[in-house]
Amino acid sequence: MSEIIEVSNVHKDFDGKRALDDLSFSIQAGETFGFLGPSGSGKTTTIKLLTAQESYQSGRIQVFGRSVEGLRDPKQMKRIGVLTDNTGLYDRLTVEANLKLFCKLYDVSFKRIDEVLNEVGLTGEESKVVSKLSKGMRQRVTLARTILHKPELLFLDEPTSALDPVSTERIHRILRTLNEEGTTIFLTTHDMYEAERICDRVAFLNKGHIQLQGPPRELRVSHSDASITLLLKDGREQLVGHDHEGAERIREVIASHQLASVHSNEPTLGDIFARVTGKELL
Ligand SMILES: Nc1ncnc2c1ncn2[C@@H]1O[C@H](COP(=O)(O)OP(=O)(O)OP(=O)(O)O)[C@@H](O)[C@H]1O
Repeated sequence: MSEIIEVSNVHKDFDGKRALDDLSFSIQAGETFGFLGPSGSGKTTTIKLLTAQESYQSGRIQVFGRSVEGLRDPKQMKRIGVLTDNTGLYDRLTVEANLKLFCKLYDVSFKRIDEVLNEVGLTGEESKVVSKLSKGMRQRVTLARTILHKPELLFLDEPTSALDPVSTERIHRILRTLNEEGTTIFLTTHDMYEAERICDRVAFLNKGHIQLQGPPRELRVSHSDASITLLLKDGREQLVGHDHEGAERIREVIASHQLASVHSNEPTLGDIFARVTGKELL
């Protein structure tokens, strides 16, 4: 796999105040990479830097194998899609009229509209006025607008923030499909469940600095205390280790028909974040 984003030792200050501190990470083509951090940790600033909307004091950012400033070239810009909390939609226009405007902007055929509405599960909703849509539907229209020109690389700033669970699940399904079809995705979130579900790798951002990064599963295993909780039918709990003694105890409990359930004590990403940074993700 080739590197599509490469960030090395980047520092960013706003009015002398450090927003990003020695940021280094890379993203391979085809990955879904999650940036997790609490409010004010620097997630949006990172997206702005990676999409050439903000400059930085020192370090190096490469996107598509060349300096990030190259994205200011409209041809290169068409290779990316950016979804932020500014939807860019015109409330008083219909879904179709909105998408037609963006087709013109990106020089995309109107034929793409049916296709993209199907991708985001909004077929048949094209004549609805945007202001009358639910929050979840509006976010799917925003996503349709973002992928209209089939970008290779998507930047999503908290794509499911403030959405209900059904809408969140819909967006996750769309993102998984886009990723399976080859789109590389960089997303920010403070929802560790979202990160676990859809990200191949995550980075924990705290006060502008990455404190830990890796695949969610690997992070959970490496931060596990290697214990298992056995819940017994009489309501008692027993803690056993991942060793011969633990295996023997599990065998005994099963043989004596006392076992109600077995629970792995692997921490969640939220637990690990709290342990590493001393902070909650929200
Ligand atoms: N244009 C700006 N001028 C001055 N300071 C800024 C500017 N943009 C961001 N900052 C500061 O940089 C830091 C990081 O902000 P950023 O918006 O990147 O955080 P975030 O993780 O995206 O937060 P949230 O989850 O609330 O959106 C904050 O201290 C913020 O106040």
